[in-house]
This record gives sequence, C-alpha cells and structure tokens, in this order.
Amino acid sequence: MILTFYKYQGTGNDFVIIDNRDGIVSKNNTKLFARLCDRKFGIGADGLMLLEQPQNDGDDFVMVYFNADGNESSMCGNGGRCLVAFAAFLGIVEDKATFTAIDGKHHAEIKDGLVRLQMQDVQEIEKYESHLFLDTGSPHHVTMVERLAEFDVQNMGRSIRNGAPYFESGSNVNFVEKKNGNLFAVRTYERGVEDETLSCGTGVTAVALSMHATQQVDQEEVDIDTPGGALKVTFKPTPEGYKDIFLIGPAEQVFKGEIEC
Ligand SMILES: N[C@@H](CCC[C@H](N)C(=O)O)C(=O)O
Repeated sequence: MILTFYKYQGTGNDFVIIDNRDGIVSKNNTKLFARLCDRKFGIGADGLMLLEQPQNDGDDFVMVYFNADGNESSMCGNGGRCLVAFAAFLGIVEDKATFTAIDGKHHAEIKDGLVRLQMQDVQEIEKYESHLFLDTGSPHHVTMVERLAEFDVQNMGRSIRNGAPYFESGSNVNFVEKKNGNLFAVRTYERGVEDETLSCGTGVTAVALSMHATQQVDQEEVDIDTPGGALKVTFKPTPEGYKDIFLIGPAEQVFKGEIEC
C-alpha cells in the first residue's frame, strides 16, 4: 500500500501525520509507526499522529498520538498544535478548533501565525527537595539546573526516567534554568523517544506551572526558550489548581510524501 503522509514540526518537535478519517491505518500497527518514525530506516520523527473522524458533539476531529517507539502514549502538546495546523490545512477548521485527545477535550485557536492550544487543568503539583512532578496530559519531572547548555540531558534524563519511582512506565524529564524575569530555558528528555527532543509542549507547560508554584515567577505568563524555539504558556492560578492553561507557539508543515508500507 502507498501511504500519503505529512511531516510537521512545532519548535523542532517533529511529527509524521496521517489523515486517517477513512481508517486506512490500524491503530495497532506499532511496528509501522516505529518504522515511519525511524530516522535511518523511515521518515524520521519524535512521534506520529492520526487525525480521525470526530466521535463527540462539537468536535472537529480526534487526535491519536504515538511516540517514536510506535506505542500510543499520553498527550503531546506540540503534536496537538501541529494537528490543529494540519486540520486547518485540510480545511476541516478555520481559525478555531475543538478536538478530543487521550486526555480529553481541547480547544485551540490559530492567531497571528501561532497555535494557541488549551491544555487540561492541573490540580496537583508534587513538590520534592530536588524536583517537582506533575501531569499536564503527560507525566513530567521538573528540576532546576545551572549551566543548562552544557548539561548532560541524555544521561541524566535517561537515569531519572528509568529510576525510582517511575521505572518502566517512566516520566518525561525537564531540566530548567532561569534566564531573567519570566523567561526560562528548558531541555527535555522524552520517554518513548528515549532521547532529548528539541522541545516538548506538555513539558514546557509543566515547567511554567512549576515555576509559578515555587514562586520563581509571579506573572501568569511564562516564556520558555527550548533548543527548537520559543513557546509561551499562560494560565490562571486558583485555589483548586491551575486553569485556563494555554500553550502558544508556531507549528508548520515541512513536507508531504508517500511511502510504501
Ligand atoms: N512531545 C510531547 C510529549 C509526547 C508524549 C511523551 N513522550 C510521553 O510519552 O509522555 C509534547 O509536546 O507534549
């Protein structure tokens, strides 16, 4: 079979996207997804997404996300932003979109060339001496470091991701350095990619909330520099947790192709 695919990137977090509204691809084809994401034997990507027919009232589409290892995983923030740009490219949406992903319903808007994606509310942030842990749709370990540019994200990230208390199910691991005011630099080790990626949307969302929760910042808007580009996170702190969380940044189509599978 010849499969048409699209390649997108959001601050360097890159994805293969397939329009699966007619169900041409089975969601259980882990081997195929891993091969398509392989940077030497396939197209190459941090993850793969299927855009599927909406199942719920008011939705424009369904997002199904797989990590580069081919396994379906939890929410991908940059992926969600890219899928909204893809839905606009297909003409499914104009400047506003509503879709369901594994963590529930999301609203998004395309404005001034950026995709503004609403993330799920976050009720709980676990604070430890050396780090924080929270779920922003995907699990994230957040730790402050000095000299982030020289930090060994690959080895430190891998050992935290595989160690206690995460073990096999794992966590994504974010290393953060405060730059100035409300600007932070972040590098992320992603589970399922098992490597540092150039950016992680749920990761920078976790960092922004963690920096607010630990009084590193008092604004309700945090700017994050990732190795792949700049993202912004806005939110409302309430006594019940963080609400109205938005992940804002660019998402662009890189190319379209066909592959035999
Ligand atoms: N790159 C993503 C996160 C993708 C999921 C993650 N690797 C996991 O399995 O938890 C993002 O932009 O949020």
